[in-house]
Amino acid sequence: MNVHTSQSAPRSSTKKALLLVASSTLSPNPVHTSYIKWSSNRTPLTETTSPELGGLLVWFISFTCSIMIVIVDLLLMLIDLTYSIISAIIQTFLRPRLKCIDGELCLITGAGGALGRLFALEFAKEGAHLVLWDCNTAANERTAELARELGVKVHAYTVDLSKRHSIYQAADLVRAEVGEVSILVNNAGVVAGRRLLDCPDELLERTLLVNCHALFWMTKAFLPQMKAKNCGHIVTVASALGLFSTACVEDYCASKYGAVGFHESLTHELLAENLDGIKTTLVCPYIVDTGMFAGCEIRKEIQTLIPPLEPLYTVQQSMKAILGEQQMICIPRLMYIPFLTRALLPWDANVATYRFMGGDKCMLPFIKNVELKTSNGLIKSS
Ligand SMILES: NC(=O)C1=CN([C@@H]2O[C@H](COP(=O)(O)OP(=O)(O)OC[C@H]3O[C@@H](n4cnc5c(N)ncnc54)[C@H](OP(=O)(O)O)[C@@H]3O)[C@@H](O)[C@H]2O)C=CC1
Ligand SMILES: CC1=C(/C=C/C(C)=C/C=C/C(C)=C/C=O)C(C)(C)CCC1
Repeated sequence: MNVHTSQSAPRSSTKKALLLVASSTLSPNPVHTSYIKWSSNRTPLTETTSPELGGLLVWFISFTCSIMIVIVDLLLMLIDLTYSIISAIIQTFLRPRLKCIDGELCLITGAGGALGRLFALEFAKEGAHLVLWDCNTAANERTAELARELGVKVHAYTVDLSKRHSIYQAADLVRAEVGEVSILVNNAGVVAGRRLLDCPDELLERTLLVNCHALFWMTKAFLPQMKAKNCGHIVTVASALGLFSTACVEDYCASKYGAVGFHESLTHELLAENLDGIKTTLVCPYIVDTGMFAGCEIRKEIQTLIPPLEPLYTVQQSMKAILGEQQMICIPRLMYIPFLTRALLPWDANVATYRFMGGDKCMLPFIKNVELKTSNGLIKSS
């Protein structure tokens, strides 16, 4: 990202300079009056040549200039593009330089959950002070206790991320009681775990509110302070199911595709505003063994090749990406393949690979699991 920004600055200034020359001296566009000024100090073209010929000459020079600008811009873009690809390849094999976050204030949502707790402990190990948000007070407090044992300051808040006012209220409280958040980890997530037609509307809505809408409110609450200092980091924990989809998790896929789109648009906005001190990282893991998708499985033989991820491994890989200021990470890297084939192959070809790998019905045992737990009263029906 850094590389891109530093490369694009000279490119745009070259373009601006060339454009200025072209428009101020040569442009036949009546809006650009500078050509008239230029010609009034010299012998006007129209005095020595016929008006038609003069106009044609001006048009020709202006056209040639525009073409030259496009060619120069294209070459500069190709240099940018090649540089980005080469540096991405090099970074894949080399250990990236990790930033120091000692003493920074990091807010983690869903901190009472499996990945949220591990994120909290990893950030604490790096010396970051923590603000932990979760709707599950007991689980959140437990994470806070564990993190305090690592010697950092921890503040735990009970927040319902499905409610906008709950987010804004808690954000005001954090600013007043703790200070300015410089790292935001949007980790909390839910899934309905029911077939669309069997699922209460509120449960479907909740997935969108927690996994997607909350990202708007969290960013609106904490980005202004980051912008004021041009410094900060926003992490979006999305999912591989935000890059490609499967059956029977419509709510989850819609929310995670939304999260991916949100992250990308926000990243473009920060770059467009030259706020390159604010970093963003998108985390897209495959199934993680946390219980959230208990039962979800693909074809046995393929499952041995791509087993569910260990929660600690998932968080450690994510931390490397965050501290290395990487813009996106798929865990494992193999997940880039279905992401690419989704876009490149015809729909039916994707369906065939899904069927072969058991990706088409992988959620059915998970949904059965949720049904069983619901009927046994282990989880609430809505
Ligand atoms: N597990 C997996 O296979 C994968 C998970 N992910 C993503 O990783 C993230 C973490 O997942 P994981 O740790 O497995 O999930 P968990 O269910 O273990 O943790 C999620 C946490 O978020 C809390 N939470 C749920 N709803 C709200 C709410 N409205 N307000 C505040 N907190 C809430 C949960 O509380 P409570 O326990 O009370 O519900 C829980 O503590 C999620 O975004 C998930 O989508 C991505 C890829 C794979
Ligand atoms: C669809 C599909 C696959 C299975 C993906 C699965 C099972 C993803 C589960 C992700 C989860 C649970 C994410 C949670 O956030 C394969 C076999 C990789 C490749 C073929 C297409």
